[in-house]
Formats: sequence, structure tokens, C-alpha cells
Amino acid sequence: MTVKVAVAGASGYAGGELLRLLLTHPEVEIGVLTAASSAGTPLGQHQPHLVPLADRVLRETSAETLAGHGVVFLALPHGHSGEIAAQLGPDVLVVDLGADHRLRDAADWQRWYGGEHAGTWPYGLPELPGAREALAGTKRIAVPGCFPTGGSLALAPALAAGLVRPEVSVVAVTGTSGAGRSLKPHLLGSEVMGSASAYGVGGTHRHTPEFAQNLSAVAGERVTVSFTPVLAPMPRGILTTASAPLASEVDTAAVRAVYEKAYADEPFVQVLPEGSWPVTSATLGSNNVQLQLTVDESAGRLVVVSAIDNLTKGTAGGAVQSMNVALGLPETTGLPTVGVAP
Ligand SMILES: NC(=O)C1=CN([C@@H]2O[C@H](COP(=O)(O)OP(=O)(O)OC[C@H]3O[C@@H](n4cnc5c(N)ncnc54)[C@H](OP(=O)(O)O)[C@@H]3O)[C@@H](O)[C@H]2O)C=CC1
Ligand SMILES: CC(=O)N[C@@H](CCC(=O)OP(=O)(O)O)C(=O)O
Repeated sequence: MTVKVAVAGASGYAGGELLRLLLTHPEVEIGVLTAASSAGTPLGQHQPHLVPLADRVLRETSAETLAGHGVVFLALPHGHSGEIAAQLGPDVLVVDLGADHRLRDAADWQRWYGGEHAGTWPYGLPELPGAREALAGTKRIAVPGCFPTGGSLALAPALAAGLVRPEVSVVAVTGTSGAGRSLKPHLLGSEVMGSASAYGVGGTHRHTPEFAQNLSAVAGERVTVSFTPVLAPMPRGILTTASAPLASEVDTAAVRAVYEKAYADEPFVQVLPEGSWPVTSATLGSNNVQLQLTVDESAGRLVVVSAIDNLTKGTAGGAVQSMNVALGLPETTGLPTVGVAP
């Protein structure tokens, strides 16, 4: 089976990573590539690492140019997917890498993003309970935000097992590519190099409701989330430290057993050997999530650290993985489990 795929936003970081993965996917033929201001220019000008596609000319992004494909990936800024997706036929598998279809509550969308809510689609994080069933055979996929990917998988087993109270704290250090490639003063080399900065502090980052949605569903009760992102001088990668108060006395070995069981059959999630803590560099370019945990006895909290590549598992890899599930392909097809280091 070969499926023809189109990528909207092919000149961006997420679109570029998607194409890097799709180029080695055996069941995929790469069709139309679109952009906005870059339309009319060759892809090689924007993504020099994608050598086999260097001469492909980017087209305008519209439902017309994206027609005639079995799968359409939308790697566009927030708020731009809803209108295009609504014009694509019900038989086309539409995979939205933006936020437009992630939140279930229209009031949350209004509050955090503004404008009309485009509706809720099955959520592209197959490792969450029930997600695979919702993705199988679907024609619409909402790919998670990069922070909720690493953070949700860090806490889900503990919340599902009732090991921690539903009051979690998440601090995530991210590379600059998470912000996309458009020009922003705070992303200039001279601002970022040699410096780390917190932003979106105090429950003001728009991933807060996405975390709460994921974790509340897993816990079966409302989970409050205090989320702090930190921008660090690295191009890609997210290191998340998540913690929550213990619900009752439990030791690290018992929590480890729960995590090992929860992720035993997950091809992309590795609970690292005891004493080994995740580093972002070990996940770069792979679709992996690496995890380690401990019980902080003096504070009475569980602490879990996860590492991902924001562009791979955090976006494009998660998108391809979810596409595989939707199309009934082996879930690991075309996805690297080996990172690039150092
Ligand atoms: N970067 C990351 O780590 C993650 C990104 N995402 C999501 O993926 C999506 C893309 O992000 P990212 O690649 O980082 O962003 P970039 O800014 O790097 O790329 C944006 C892409 O969208 C195109 N574009 C911009 N405006 C429009 C428009 N009005 N109509 C059509 N196309 C447009 C751009 O084309 P042109 O070059 O011509 O302007 C470019 O191809 C976003 O929704 C983002 O939130 C999700 C998780 C993680
Ligand atoms: C460094 C940086 O700015 N990161 C972005 C991450 C966004 C992302 O990856 O997810 P979405 O698809 O929800 O935008 C941010 O904090 O907004």
C-alpha cells in the first residue's frame, strides 16, 4: 500500500522534520508541498538537508492545491488549520500539527487561543490510555503540543495508578526550534546563547489546559497543573521535570514497577535503568521518550524526568506514528528509534 501525502507548511521546522521522516517511510509517496511567503521557491532553499526534495517548488496553501492526496499534514501556525481542514474531503486523513483541534472544551480554546473553536479530533499521543483505539481508522488527528507530549507521558502512569495527588508541577526546558523559524527578537543568537529564561510562568502558557485535559482523563478526576517552560540555548530537545505529592507512602521500586508495566510494550518509551537520568541529546532525531523517576522521600513527592526531541516525538514523529495507527500500518513504520549523539 502506498499513500500519497501532502505537507502544508513544508518550509517550517515541523514541516521539515515531517519530510525528513516521510522520505524514509516505505508506504508513503510525497506529493504537493505548500507554504505561504515561500510559495514559488524551491524547498532546497529552506530545507537544505532534504536533498531528494531540493528541486520541489513550494505551492500556495489552499484546499485546492492540497486536493488529491490520501493524507494531508497541516504544519501551519495556530488558527490556520481549521478552515482548510473543513474543505478537505471526509475520506482524506488530515493530520493537524497545530493546536486547532486538540482541546475538547470550546471555552478553553476561546480563552487560550481566541476565535472560533474548530472542533476536537482524536489526540495523536498513542501511548495515552484509550488513544490508540480512538486513532485506529480515524480520518482526523490532532497532534499534541511538544510540551504536553513529554510531560503527559511522565505523569500518566502515576496518576492512572493513583500513586500521586492530582496537583502536578511541570518544568520543561526547551530548545529554540519549538518556537518555529519565523524571526523573533528573543530568539536571536545574541539573546539565547549562554542564557536560559523562563516564560509563560504562573499558569499563562497555552499548553496548561492541554496538560490538564490529558492528565485529568488519565486520573479520572480534575488535575491541576502548574507549568513553567524554560528556553535554553539548544536548537532542539525538551527536558521535562514533573512532580506531584505522593497519595500514600510508596517507594521508588514500587513506582518503577508501575512505570515499567505501563510502558513495557511501547516501542518509543524507555524507562531508563536505575541511576541513569534522561538527557535530550540521546533522543535527538529519534521518536523516543526517555524517562527516569524517583521518590523524593523528604518532600513526599514523586519526581519524573523525561527527554524528547520536540520536533520528532514532540511533533513530526508523533504525527507519523499516529498516521500509522490510523492507516493500520505497523506503528513504528518509518520512525527512527536511534538518536544522534553527541
Ligand atoms: N516547532 C515545534 O517544535 C512544534 C511545532 N508545532 C506546531 O506545528 C506548526 C508549525 O510550526 P513550526 O514548523 O515550528 O513553525 P514555522 O514558523 O517554522 O513554520 C510555519 C510554516 O507555516 C507556513 N505558514 C505561515 N503562515 C501561513 C499561512 N497564513 N498560511 C499557510 N501557511 C503558512 C510557513 O510558510 P512560509 O515559510 O512561506 O512563511 C511555514 O512553512 C505550528 O502549529 C506549531 O505550533 C507543534 C509542536 C512542536
Ligand atoms: C520555545 C517555544 O517558544 N516553544 C513553543 C512550543 C510550542 C509548541 O511546540 O507547540 P504548539 O504546537 O502548541 O505551538 C512555545 O512555548 O510556544
